[in-house]
Amino acid sequence: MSETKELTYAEVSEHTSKKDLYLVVHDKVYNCSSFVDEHPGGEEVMIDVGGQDASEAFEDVGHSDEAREILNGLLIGNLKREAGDPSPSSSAPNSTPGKPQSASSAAGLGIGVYALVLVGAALAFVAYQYLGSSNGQKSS
Ligand code: HEM
Repeated sequence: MSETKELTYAEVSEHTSKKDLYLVVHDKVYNCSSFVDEHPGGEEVMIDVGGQDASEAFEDVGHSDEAREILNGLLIGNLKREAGDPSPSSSAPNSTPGKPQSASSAAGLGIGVYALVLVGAALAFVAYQYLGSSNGQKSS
């Protein structure tokens, strides 16, 4: 990597035009002026987030690895956060939808026990009915 500049949010926010377009993605500053015309998603969406933190917009689209490589090529420096700057967006790169773990086995056991109790109760009820009716038959 060549030299990495430190830019404040105030400096980045001055570059919002199509010919002079900076974006912040995950605390890194990218000069997108040369790419904005070629952007498959259109220039409008990029200009909309020009001079701002575009991390969330960028991740929400689910950009490919190729898009991330292009992004790397546009890097001009790191963002220097100062008090009062907008907080960094929280969406993580490459986040995979995770499955809830171990909850299903616990739930399975819970339902199993529940079913067992129900079956036991049903058997007891049938037995009670059967005994009741056979007693009745005997006595009459
Ligand atoms: C410098 C930053 C960006 C780069 C290098 C970039 C690059 C790309 C690339 C290469 C694609 C093609 C699909 C893919 O490979 O994922 C794409 C699609 C797209 N991008 Fe970006 N993008 C950037 C920023 C943004 C931003 C900030 C938005 C805002 C919402 C955005 C919205 C989209 C959309 C909606 C598509 C889908 C287009 C379609 O499939 O019709 N991009 N981008």
